[in-house]
Amino acid sequence: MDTNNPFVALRRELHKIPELGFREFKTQQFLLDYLYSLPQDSMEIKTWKTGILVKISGRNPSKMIGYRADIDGLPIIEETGLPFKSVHSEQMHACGHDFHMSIALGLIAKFIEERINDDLLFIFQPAEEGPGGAEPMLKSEIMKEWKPDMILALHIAPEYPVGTIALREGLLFANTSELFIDLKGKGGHAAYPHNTNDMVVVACTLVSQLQSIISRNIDPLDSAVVTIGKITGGTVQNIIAEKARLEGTIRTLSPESMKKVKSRIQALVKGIEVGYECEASIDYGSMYHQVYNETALTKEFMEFARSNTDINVVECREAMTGEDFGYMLEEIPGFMFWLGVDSEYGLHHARLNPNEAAIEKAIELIAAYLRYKG
Ligand SMILES: CC(=O)N[C@@H](CCC[C@H](N)C(=O)O)C(=O)O
Repeated sequence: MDTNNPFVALRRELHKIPELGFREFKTQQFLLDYLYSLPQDSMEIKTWKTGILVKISGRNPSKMIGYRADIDGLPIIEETGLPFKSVHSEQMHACGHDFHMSIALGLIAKFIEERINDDLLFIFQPAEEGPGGAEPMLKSEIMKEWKPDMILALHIAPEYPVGTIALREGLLFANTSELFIDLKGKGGHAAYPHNTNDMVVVACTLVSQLQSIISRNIDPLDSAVVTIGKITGGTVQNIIAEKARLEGTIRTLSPESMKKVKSRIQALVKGIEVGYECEASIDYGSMYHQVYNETALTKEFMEFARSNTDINVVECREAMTGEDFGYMLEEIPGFMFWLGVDSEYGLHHARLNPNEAAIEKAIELIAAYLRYKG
């Protein structure tokens, strides 16, 4: 890889300092340091919590075009062994937000030199992985003043080769809701189970029951997912657990199915309380609106990329991933697309290693489109 490419170098620096949602302090400072090192004549910079908004004034603007990059990392211990691996032992850019940011920096550097007619707004958004930065950022005073007329964003896609993008009109990403279930019963001595209500047994039973929602309550043609990613409970091997906690996420292709899944979870949890004489509480954490690509702009972008660039444009299926960029697309016409980065390991994996050649490809593609649109 061309390590002389300044945006690859910036990506590597950002990769070293992943931070969780709304705690992206070093990331924000790193981005600001770079942004303030650029000529300032056409650029205005504002911060919002740990995020940043950068407006580049056009020569003769009739609209403002937005590009959004998310900036947070994940609580994953990196296992890539890369020389520029995370210096934060328990956090990693395992969802490509380091790519998303460096691509935005590349576009900013380009368009402060080569100004187009329209205004450009670059949004460095915190907390995409949770609890969600897009919705409150959109409601902020800054974004009331600087509200783009159209907006785009990308997400890295390990399964596609470099030089390929994938998208579709309409639904691209699912509706999501986090899921936290706390169980409380009666603990005790491991040798006297009859005197207790074992929350480890209850948690295991509930995890199995939750799987029946997808197989028996949701129309097979209307996909949904319930994933429990974490179970905690108990203290040591010979004490029956008084408490257990399930942490997971729900994904559905329609808002109606989300309601259905939640009502079934509530019923099953109630059944568990009665059946196992314990207390249970459900917290849905943060929820993300589906990512819905506006038809005309998506079509136009796909046609543009096919006719004017060497990018391979794939019309893909919808995915069960979630993205709070969906809130921005609910209010501002635009689209999101997958950017091929060809990694053997997928998103949210400790060995995700996207091909950095995709950074320059993305900068060239988006720059060409912004020149055409603006
Ligand atoms: C693109 C991507 O991987 N996004 C995340 C968004 C997570 C939202 C929330 N924390 C949840 O788990 O529901 C994803 O996991 O799809």
